[in-house]
Amino acid sequence: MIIRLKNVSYCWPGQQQPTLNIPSLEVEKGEHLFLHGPSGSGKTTLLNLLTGINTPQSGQLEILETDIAKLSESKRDRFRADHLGVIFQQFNLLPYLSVLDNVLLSCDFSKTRLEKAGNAVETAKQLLLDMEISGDLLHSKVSSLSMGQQQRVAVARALIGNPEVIIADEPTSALDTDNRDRFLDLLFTESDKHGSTLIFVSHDTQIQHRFNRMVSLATINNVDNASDNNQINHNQADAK
Ligand SMILES: Nc1ncnc2c1ncn2[C@@H]1O[C@H](COP(=O)(O)OP(=O)(O)OP(=O)(O)O)[C@@H](O)[C@H]1O
Repeated sequence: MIIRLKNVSYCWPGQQQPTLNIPSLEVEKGEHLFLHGPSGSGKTTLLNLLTGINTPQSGQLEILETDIAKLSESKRDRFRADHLGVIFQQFNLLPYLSVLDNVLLSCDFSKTRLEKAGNAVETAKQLLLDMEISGDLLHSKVSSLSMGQQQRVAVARALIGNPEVIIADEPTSALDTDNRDRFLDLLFTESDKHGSTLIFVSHDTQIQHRFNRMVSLATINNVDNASDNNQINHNQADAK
């Protein structure tokens, strides 16, 4: 099992109720998991726990058999750089760097990924080519690229050095249907090539059939998000 959560609870500072209370979630090696749920249900919060940006107040969260909450902050940063490829909602590319340098950043932060990438510059170029970013764009500032192109650069950066887990937060939200489908083809091909596990958060239920498994956060998360609705129903019942 690549990812294992047991009784994981997370409460944002200042909140009365936990945002997440997940009795169990397990993800196998090589799985492509589609994670969905209404806005505000805690998808990004869960990704923050998986990437070690935040740590749960209780429960166990293991990635690659490592309980990342037990690592010091610097070890957690290292673990993330070595083993996780993250595609953020806003890509988090460095606008003043070139396309190529943005992809190489993952190897600058991790010796493990630098070694796995082999000749990192050639690997980055090949990945960008696979992502249909043409050679003449390699040295352009990344901010001069279109949204769709930047999204694909962010994927190349996440994939270089074959991290075991790829985590993507709404990566297709800015793409039209054709670009979205092509983007998914490339992402699946590249992650399958290296047996990477993919956790993909999206609202777009039109693409869920392309994944091995679909998980609704509302179903696995044991918090009472519906309390406001219950209150309304209750009040309506009282009024009758
Ligand atoms: N930085 C924060 N500080 C305090 N509370 C937060 C913070 N980020 C999120 N929350 C709380 O966690 C809840 C879940 O937010 P989250 O962003 O995880 O939901 P989501 O399912 O990813 O939503 P969306 O689909 O709109 O991106 C929010 O309703 C909010 O109450």
